[in-house]
Amino acid sequence: MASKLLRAVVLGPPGSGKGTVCERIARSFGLQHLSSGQFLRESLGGGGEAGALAQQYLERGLLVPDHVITRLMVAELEKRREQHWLLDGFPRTLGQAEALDGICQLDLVISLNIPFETLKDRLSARWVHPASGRVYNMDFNPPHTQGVDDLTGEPLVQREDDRPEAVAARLRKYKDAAKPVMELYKSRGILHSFSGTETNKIWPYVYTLLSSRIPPVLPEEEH
Ligand SMILES: Nc1nc2c(ncn2[C@@H]2O[C@H](COP(=O)(O)OP(=O)(O)O)[C@@H](O)[C@H]2O)c(=O)[nH]1
Ligand SMILES: Nc1ncnc2c1ncn2[C@@H]1O[C@H](COP(=O)(O)OP(=O)(O)O)[C@@H](O)[C@H]1O
Repeated sequence: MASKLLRAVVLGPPGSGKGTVCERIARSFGLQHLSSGQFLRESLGGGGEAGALAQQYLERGLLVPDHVITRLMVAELEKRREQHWLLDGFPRTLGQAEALDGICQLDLVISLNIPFETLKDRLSARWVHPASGRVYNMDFNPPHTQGVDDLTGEPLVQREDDRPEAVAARLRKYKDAAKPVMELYKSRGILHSFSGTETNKIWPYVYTLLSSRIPPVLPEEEH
C-alpha cells in the first residue's frame, strides 16, 4: 500500500525519550529519523569558526541560534523530500516552527511530557556512542558490556551537557522556548501529548497513533 509521505515531529525536554521513541518508530515503521542534536554534533565535526561557536552553545546546554539550526535542518530536509520525515528536537522555538511551515505541512506532533525529577535522573545516567548517536541508560537499556557500544565495541561517553550544572539551564530554556510552539500546534489540532515516567508505557499509544497514518513493518512489541 502506498502511503502519503509522513511529516511528523517529536518534541519534549532533554531526557524525555525523544531519541528512544524515534528509534522505535523508525524501526517499527521502516523509516529514518533526523535528530537535530545529533545532526548538529555531526556537522560540527568539520571544525571552522562557525562550528567552534556552535560547539560552545552545545557544551553549555544552550540553544543554538535559530538561523544556524534552521539553515542546517532545512537544507537536509530538502535532500530528503521523497522520504518520510520524523524530526527529533526540531523545531524548538517559534522561529524554527515558522521556518518549517515554509517547507511543509506537518501531519502530527508528538509531545513527551515527563516530570522534572525523572528527566534529571535519566540524563545523569545517559551514556552515548558519539559516532552513531546510540544512547544507553545504566538502568533502562544498559550496554551488553559496561562502558562499551554494543555494535562497534567503541567506548561510550557522557555528554558535556548532561552534567548537572548544564541540565538545569537546559530544562529551563526548553520550557520557555517550547511553550509557544506547543500552543501553535495545539491550535492546529495536530498536537498529541503523552505523559508518564516510563517510555515502555507511553510507547503503545505512540505506536497506535502512528499506525493510523502509516503502515507498520513490525508489530508493536518488536521495537
Ligand atoms: N529509566 C529510564 N530511562 C529511560 C526511559 N526512556 C528513555 N530512557 C533513557 O533516558 C535517557 C534520555 O533518553 P533520550 O531518548 O536520549 O531522550 P532525549 O534527550 O529526549 O532524546 C537515555 O539514557 C535513555 O536510555 C525510561 O522509560 N526509563
Ligand atoms: N532545534 C534546536 N534549536 C537550537 N538548538 C538545538 C536544537 N536541537 C538541538 N540543539 C542543540 O543541541 C543540543 C543537544 O540537543 P539534543 O541532542 O536534541 O539533546 P536533548 O534533547 O537531550 O537536549 C541542545 O542543547 C542545543 O544546544
